[in-house]
Amino acid sequence: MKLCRTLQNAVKFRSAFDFGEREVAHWFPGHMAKGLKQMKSNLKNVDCIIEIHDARIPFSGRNPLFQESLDVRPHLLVLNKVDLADTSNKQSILKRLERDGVRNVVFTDCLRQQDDNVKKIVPQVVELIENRPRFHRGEERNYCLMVIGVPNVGKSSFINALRRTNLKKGKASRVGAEPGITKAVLTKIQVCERPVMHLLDTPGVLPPRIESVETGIKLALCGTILDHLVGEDVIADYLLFTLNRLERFSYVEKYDLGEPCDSVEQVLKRIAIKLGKTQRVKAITGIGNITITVPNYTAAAYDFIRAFRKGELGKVMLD
Ligand SMILES: Nc1nc2c(ncn2[C@@H]2O[C@H](COP(=O)(O)OP(=O)(O)OP(=O)(O)O)[C@@H](O)[C@H]2O)c(=O)[nH]1
Repeated sequence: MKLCRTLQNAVKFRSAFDFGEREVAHWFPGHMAKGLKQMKSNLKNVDCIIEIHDARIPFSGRNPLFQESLDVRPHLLVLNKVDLADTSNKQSILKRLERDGVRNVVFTDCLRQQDDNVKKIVPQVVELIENRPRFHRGEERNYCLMVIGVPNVGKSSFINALRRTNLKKGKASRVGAEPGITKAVLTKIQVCERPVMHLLDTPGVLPPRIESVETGIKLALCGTILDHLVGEDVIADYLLFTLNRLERFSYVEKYDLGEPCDSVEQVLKRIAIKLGKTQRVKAITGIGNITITVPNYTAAAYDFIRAFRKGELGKVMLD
């Protein structure tokens, strides 16, 4: 990495990303409005809202429509996938969230067998509920929580982690690598025996309007929007731009690039060659037809993005 740092001085990186004329409107599937409606109609039975979001984007892409429900119930923000996030600036993240009115925040890694922060969730939630009036649920001794969040942030994994930790039970919620796995109506799942605590699992709901194209691409990079809706090429390019901006140069070594590079075409070409993701195509030339081997850029982009999502390109903070 030292070598990369020295070489990096010689490479001129882009100072800003060109988003072009991109439109985010069509990145958001229609079934999401229905999900939100269902959630609202179930709110009266809920004592606390647990909002899960990706720790790599603590400020971007949270659904402002959730705010409405958050006002009337205690709220805990779970920043999940902390194993993929650079949280060296945790204090400033917490301060900024507090300025935005978010006071209760927990960082989790729900894939870890034993995550200390997951263990603290039940006591923390009980305290939050006990410190607020429960209105019409004053007599109710059981607790009911609603888990909300944009797609693919780990809502189902969170529920499974709570069950594993508190009930020593296995999976109740389906987990998927693609956004939009939880599409069914709200499911009530027990996560604790003492006190009796249930969770309502909800489908991931994206904001109806996104503040900027950049936020949309960050959400896509985190796997929240289906890749093909945004385009693997632009996600890969934004990823490269981000890795260079953050000086995360492990991609150089991983793909034998020799030095950091700001051209996504060059990087993808290298990845395609290294991983054998090439295609043979016929070309018509002045001297007859020949077959040439060309890089499969889309397959290479997909690999680059997947490596990032698995944490193979280092921990990052996208906000
Ligand atoms: N690295 C890492 N991956 C996680 C973590 N939690 C969940 N995942 C992965 O993220 C992906 C999505 O997880 P889910 O639990 O299905 O997410 P969801 O929010 O229920 O998804 P939807 O049903 O689409 O709304 C899966 O591939 C999980 O394995 C985590 O803490 N760390």
